[in-house]
Amino acid sequence: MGKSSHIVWHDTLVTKRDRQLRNGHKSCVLWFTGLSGSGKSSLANALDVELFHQGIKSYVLDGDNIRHGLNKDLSFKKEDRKENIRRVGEVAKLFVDSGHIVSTAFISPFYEDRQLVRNMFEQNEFIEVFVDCPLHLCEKRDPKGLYKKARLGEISDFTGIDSPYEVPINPELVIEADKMTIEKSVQLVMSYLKDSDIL
Ligand SMILES: Nc1ncnc2c1ncn2[C@@H]1O[C@H](COP(=O)(O)OS(=O)(=O)O)[C@@H](OP(=O)(O)O)[C@H]1O
Ligand SMILES: Nc1ncnc2c1ncn2[C@@H]1O[C@H](COP(=O)(O)OP(=O)(O)O)[C@@H](O)[C@H]1O
Repeated sequence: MGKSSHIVWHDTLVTKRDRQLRNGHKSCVLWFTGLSGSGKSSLANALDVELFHQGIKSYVLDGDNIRHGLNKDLSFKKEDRKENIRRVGEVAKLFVDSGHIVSTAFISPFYEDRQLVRNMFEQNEFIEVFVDCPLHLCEKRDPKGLYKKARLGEISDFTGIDSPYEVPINPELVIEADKMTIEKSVQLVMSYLKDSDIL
């Protein structure tokens, strides 16, 4: 018998739909994925500011921050990245249930892990946003000096250096982060949210 075989699911009395109706917008997860330094956090946070100013319920879950708390027991080995993404998926699902537009900024380099999260959500609730920025530019930006350390062999399993990044196959949105300003990228995501009737 599984560990959860004696645990019974409780439906909430206030439903996700009730919350969405009161908020005047739907809820969803914007799943930003891309190399370290590609611009995930900057874009997720700039979008959060825009949504906040428009009175929309939004929140950001950021890789660096979550790894300080909830996921501080996890490394960057493949299996730990999988668990990192699974947990973040579950947390994002709670935010979507609570009526929020939640933006997640995790490298989430493995296709299979992203699919696992996609499958936790209803159709149209999971919006994969590929923040596409070439490795050489991410490495040039290197805001935390981590690429330099990875090249020197001081950090192992670093994405793009000695750990793979699997490019999304059919993402809902691609942001060409080497060609576009953050402001323009925010506009693109906002247009997507309006066109898909989330806002
Ligand atoms: N080995 C290795 N590989 C990649 N990244 C590393 C590594 N070690 C530390 N860091 C820093 O951790 C941030 C990525 O954490 P994530 O939780 O987003 O990674 S993952 O989704 O589990 O792959 C990443 O932050 P971002 O630059 O915001 O992506 C790095 O600052
Ligand atoms: N569209 C962009 N154009 C130019 N620079 C950017 C853009 N997006 C992010 N940056 C810069 O790139 C660096 C990495 O951005 P960050 O959001 O921290 O990436 P990530 O969260 O993917 O690691 C930061 O110094 C940021 O100011």
